[in-house]
Amino acid sequence: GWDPWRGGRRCCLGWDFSTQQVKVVAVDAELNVFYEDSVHFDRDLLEFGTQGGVHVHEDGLTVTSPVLMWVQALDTILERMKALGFDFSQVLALSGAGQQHGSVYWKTGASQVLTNLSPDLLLHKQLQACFSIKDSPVWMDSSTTAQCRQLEAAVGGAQALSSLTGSRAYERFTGNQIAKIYQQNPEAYSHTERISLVSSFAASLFLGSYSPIDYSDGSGMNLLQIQDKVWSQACLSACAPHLEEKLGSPVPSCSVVGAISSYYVQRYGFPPGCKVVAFTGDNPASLAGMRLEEGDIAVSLGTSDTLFLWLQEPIPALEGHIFCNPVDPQHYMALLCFKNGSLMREKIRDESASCSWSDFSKALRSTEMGNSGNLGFYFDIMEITPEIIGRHRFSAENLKVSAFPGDVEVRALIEGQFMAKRIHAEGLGYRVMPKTKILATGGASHNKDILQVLADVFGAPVYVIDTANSACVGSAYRAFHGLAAGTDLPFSEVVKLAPNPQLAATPSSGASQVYEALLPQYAKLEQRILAQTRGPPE
Ligand SMILES: O=C(CO)[C@@H](O)[C@H](O)CF
Repeated sequence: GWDPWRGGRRCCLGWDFSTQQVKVVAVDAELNVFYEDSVHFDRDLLEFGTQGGVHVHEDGLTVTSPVLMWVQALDTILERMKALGFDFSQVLALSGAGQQHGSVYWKTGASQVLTNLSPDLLLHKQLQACFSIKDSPVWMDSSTTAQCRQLEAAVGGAQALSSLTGSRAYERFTGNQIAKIYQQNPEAYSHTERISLVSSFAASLFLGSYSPIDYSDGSGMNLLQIQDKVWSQACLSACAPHLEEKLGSPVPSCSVVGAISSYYVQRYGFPPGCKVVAFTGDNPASLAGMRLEEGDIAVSLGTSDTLFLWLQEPIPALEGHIFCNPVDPQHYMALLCFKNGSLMREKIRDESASCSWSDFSKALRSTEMGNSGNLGFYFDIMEITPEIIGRHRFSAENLKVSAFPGDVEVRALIEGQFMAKRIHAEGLGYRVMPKTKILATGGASHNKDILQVLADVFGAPVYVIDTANSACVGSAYRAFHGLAAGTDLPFSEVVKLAPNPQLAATPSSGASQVYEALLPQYAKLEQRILAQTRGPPE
């Protein structure tokens, strides 16, 4: 018989059903990634005609992806792995991630097909008629503003909805997408027996039955009460009728939702005991892949800058998103997005550092922490955290100035971007702790002088981490954690053998004194700009 602890390279698989591709990694018991593969929708599944994995509709607001493209991508990867001789018999467990907020609509009767898959046929050949909505709404959609206002009104306003579900209403959040489908396509809605997220849809394919939605990805729907971990009846009924029965009950993210479907045992040679651990959102899975712990913060420095926070006591607000934590059921995580990220850094590099990153770095090295009290706000596109546009500079005496010398401008930009991150993170309940690590990733994380400012502003060491596969790797880690289900082994223990991130910068001496004084100053000026640009409170 199959002995899970003898024989070849026993492993766990981590899947990521993301916007542009389906990706898989195989991780062995020493937590080394020894196999990875991906199928790109635009390149490998041309017949669907997607761009960036999606279809942007004529209205410029509606954005969808064909659900059967996701199914066919899975077929393609599994067939390729089989052809390469991947030894599926060594897979002890698998888990995965999906782009957040997207939704899949299973047509009445689909469960019979899902539970009776023939191992002689590809999945997409058998699931052709299983979806009442062929084009799934995805996170890039912004066509549900009306539904967002209706939902907020139904529960007592934006802050009330945020306190309940962790976020104010956002167009991409699934409850608003379901409301739009119920309102505009009631026929399809009435022929829908189950609604999945992309994550639980992918898990359902492996399970051969409907997988429940996990607490963490479920927190991205404007439907789940994140404290009690139950659906909010007020939100459900505000979106569509009979919704709870179509969603099923949510489960803890570390749950083993069942054993792999016999389809995979017979067609690919997976062991019958292979466990399926609940799939979750790509960002929660990335937090797991980065092995974020209490007090840590992950900063993804890209086109827009994204903060991943670990929160014990969240303070839901009108900005950012609070989700149930994917690896610790008692805690939470938060996402905070700053749209003026690398585009702003490149603009100031071009204007004030002769288009050169080395001059940019020189400017940072030639100016002091605190920039002699000069503070700047640089938002060439409308910022969302907070909602400010334009450039605003202030001297040490709090007087508005129209320009800074080149090197002062460079430091004002970087200090301002990182002080804003700390202030808004603390607004959501984040606190720097003695054991805090900052994990930096993305383009700007290759610049040590930029990371030095990050370390100084937060008063914590900065490590660099490669997050290219973090959602997949995090999913494989969560699969290992699922194998230890029932042992109460914490996730951090299960993954302690994983490779460590590399230390890149530690706080300069005197940093905390400088920024403890400057942070409140920066916060006050931000409020002053908001008051001016937003106009007097109504
Ligand atoms: O909308 C988002 C998070 O709220 C995106 O990061 C998607 O999860 C990307 F797939």
